[in-house]
Amino acid sequence: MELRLKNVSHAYGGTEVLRDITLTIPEGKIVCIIGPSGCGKSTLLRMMGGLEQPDAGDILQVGAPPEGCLNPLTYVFQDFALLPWRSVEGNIALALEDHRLGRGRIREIVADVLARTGLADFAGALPRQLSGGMKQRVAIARALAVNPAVMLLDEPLSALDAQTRELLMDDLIGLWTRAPFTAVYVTHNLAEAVRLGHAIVVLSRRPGAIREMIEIDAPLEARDMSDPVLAAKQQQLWHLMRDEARAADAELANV
Ligand SMILES: Nc1ncnc2c1ncn2[C@@H]1O[C@H](COP(=O)(O)OP(=O)(O)OP(=O)(O)O)[C@@H](O)[C@H]1O
Repeated sequence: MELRLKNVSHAYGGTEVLRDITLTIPEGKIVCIIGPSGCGKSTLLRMMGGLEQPDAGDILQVGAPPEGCLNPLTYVFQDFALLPWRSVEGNIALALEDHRLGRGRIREIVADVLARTGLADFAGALPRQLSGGMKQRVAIARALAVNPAVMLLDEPLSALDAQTRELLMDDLIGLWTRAPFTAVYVTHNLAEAVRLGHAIVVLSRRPGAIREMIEIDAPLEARDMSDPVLAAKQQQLWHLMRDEARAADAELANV
């Protein structure tokens, strides 16, 4: 299934937040969205997930969701959003409990995503016993458990330290390489965008409009940050972002 956004615009009260966004999220690809603070990235993601309706334009789900999909659009948030009183497997099972699956099937799915995310030894642990990186692995496992058509990730690595971010990026690349999923990945971090994105959408400062869309052909698993081509893409993104970020910074400072 792919997502197609056609001329999406939105305002909160008198504040125009998104302007005329036309964009396709192709099946089996990761599309990163970057842009200055407050330009509407999270708003756009909420609209793609159907949590909010845009004032104007359409968001279409085209094609069938993957076989066994229990929830076509699933989020992964920066703050993990785990229930503290439920174990790792309990948190993952929660996403499955509304779907009339037998207990055996739930156990099977949970075991599968625990294995895929390297969490099998932590099934009985509580969130407070886990590092930030492990908590986010649980949130990713929970998202994968429903076999979504499109995974919507809102700055999923922002709360983590630099080394853990690297490890989680490796994990995401490994997961995608073994079983390609479709994702929209909002980030402030240009290195993450260049590492994970098949396409990178650069939004202008608010109201967020598409300033540029950059495609990166190198296969995810072959991307090495010392690669001059990737470094050049990152530099190109920074040039696009710099003026917008400066202006956005000045606007926020004046509020
Ligand atoms: N529910 C809401 N009601 C009113 N204004 C909102 C609402 N949600 C977001 N906004 C405003 O819309 C603008 C865009 O917010 P959004 O969170 O989408 O931006 P963002 O690009 O994700 O920001 P950041 O990079 O700082 O996370 C901001 O000015 C924000 O204050």
